[in-house]
Amino acid sequence: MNNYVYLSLGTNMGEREALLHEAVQMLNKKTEINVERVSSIYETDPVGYADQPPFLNIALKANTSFTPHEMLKVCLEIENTLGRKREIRWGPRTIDLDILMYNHDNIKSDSLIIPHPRMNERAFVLIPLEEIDAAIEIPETGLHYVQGREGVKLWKTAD
Ligand SMILES: Nc1nc2nc(S)n(CCO)c2c(=O)[nH]1
Repeated sequence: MNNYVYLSLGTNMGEREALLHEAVQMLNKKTEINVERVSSIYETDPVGYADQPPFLNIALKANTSFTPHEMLKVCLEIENTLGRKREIRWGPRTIDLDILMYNHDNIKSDSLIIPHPRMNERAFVLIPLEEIDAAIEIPETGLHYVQGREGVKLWKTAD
């Protein structure tokens, strides 16, 4: 499995912590995915559509033999299995798995854009990511540190 992938997971409905754990387990159960690092859990103010409950967010790093599009398919499967209902596009969701980066690849297809196009402006993504890989370079910015930290607070430290 000589590829690495960074994911951001978020949830603001139901048993939020249990959903995050379940999603990580489902990723790890795939023989083609080996989860290497999982961040602490952060409670974060909703971004995009403010009138909804706070999220719990984590970031994780995994090694995988899946292609980026196969990773996307697995993320969508897990979202569906854990009951994601896409009522309001930016509204509450049981679980959301976003692919942030895949190796140093740049991908622009109608179903997948990597690096994730909005990750640079999302403290709820960058702070967990920085925790699991302090040296990571944030795409497009060349920065190795997160500027704004507002709206993100540690909720439970990583095991
Ligand atoms: N804090 C926070 N705000 C969000 N807005 C959207 S959409 N999402 C779903 C991820 O794209 C989130 C999220 O995971 N956390």
